[in-house]
Amino acid sequence: MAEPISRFRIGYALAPKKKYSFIQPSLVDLASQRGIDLVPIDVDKPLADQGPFDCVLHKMCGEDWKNQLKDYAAGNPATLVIDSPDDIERLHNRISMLDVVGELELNLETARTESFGIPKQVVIYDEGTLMNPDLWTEGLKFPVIAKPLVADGSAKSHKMSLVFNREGLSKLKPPIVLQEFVNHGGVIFKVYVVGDYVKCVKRNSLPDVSEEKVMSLESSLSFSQISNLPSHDKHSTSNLLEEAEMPPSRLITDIALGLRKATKLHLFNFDVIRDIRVGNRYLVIDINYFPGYAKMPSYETVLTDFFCDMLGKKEKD
Ligand SMILES: O=P(O)(O)O[C@@H]1[C@@H](OP(=O)(O)O)[C@H](OP(=O)(O)O)[C@H](O)[C@H](OP(=O)(O)O)[C@H]1OP(=O)(O)O
Ligand SMILES: Nc1ncnc2c1ncn2[C@@H]1O[C@H](COP(=O)(O)OP(=O)(O)O)[C@@H](O)[C@H]1O
Ligand SMILES: [Mg+2]
Ligand SMILES: [Mg+2]
Repeated sequence: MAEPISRFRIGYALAPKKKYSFIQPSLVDLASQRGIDLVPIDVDKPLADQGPFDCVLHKMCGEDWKNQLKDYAAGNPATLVIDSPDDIERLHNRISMLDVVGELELNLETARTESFGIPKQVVIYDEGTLMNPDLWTEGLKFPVIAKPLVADGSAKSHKMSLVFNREGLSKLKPPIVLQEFVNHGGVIFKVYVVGDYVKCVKRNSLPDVSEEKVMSLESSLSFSQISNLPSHDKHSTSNLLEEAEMPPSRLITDIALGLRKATKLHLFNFDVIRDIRVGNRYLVIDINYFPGYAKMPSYETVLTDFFCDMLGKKEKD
């Protein structure tokens, strides 16, 4: 095949685990065939000394990286940075992350048959408040999920607890978000967004919690990254997964494109559950920047199309 006339360089700054999962030879090869070289950025060296890049992809934390990227963008206005660190930061706090869902509006057709929102939740900053539920329980009933307020990608930020009663609160370490646990049939829907491309897949989740369980002696249960565990570790919920009906694609696309616009982000996914008490009510529970795209079907094609699209638009501008 003839070489494309001009080649583009996309620099990527990713943690080693992310680099390993995302930068697969299949992605590098496909991008290369379409005139794009994926070039690693060495985060231990000044960004200003690297490049030139037509585009920068990144999932790195910290003020130093943020400042380097800002300086680089100022010095290289033709370089496209996907996405802005300030916009990404909104997803690093489990309250501001979901606030954005409240800003969305459904189109009339979808709103007639389904509704969406977020579970009831409250943020607790200190142990005094936590141990005095009269201050915060208004409208929030057990069981609740306790999530670290910060969602910065650390192992700690994924450590959750399912709390069945007041006694279970004592083990929690604020700052946390207490969120109503909503029975949802043991299945979550993960919606991957890549620019204007939207793909929804099913994943295993926590099983429903019965009234008896809430009354039982156990006060809490800890867990972490449940949707990434193999099925046999989750009380054999695999049948639930196969049988679960997908949410209406129109609704999912509406929410995805609404979030795209409201967050200004191009690369993210969000987790959705279906409230079994209502049936046609969907709740967004988590939004993640630059998720594990390699788990998405045909991720190489989807991402390469996205790169070409972004670089094409940039050239035009
Ligand atoms: O590692 P993976 O492929 O499971 O991807 C993780 C995501 O899994 P998912 O694609 O939603 O199944 C994961 O999504 P969840 O939080 O598990 O819903 C996060 O996006 C995670 O990033 P971080 O630790 O929050 O910075 C992602 O981790 P990193 O790859 O960014 O470390
Ligand atoms: N409000 C909720 N009701 C029921 N299950 C939930 C709720 N929030 C989270 N979960 C379950 O806990 C898992 C982890 O919560 P999530 O907010 O997605 O954190 P993480 O950022 O670690 O993925 C979800 O994938 C889902 O299985
Ligand atoms: Mg999640
Ligand atoms: Mg998350």
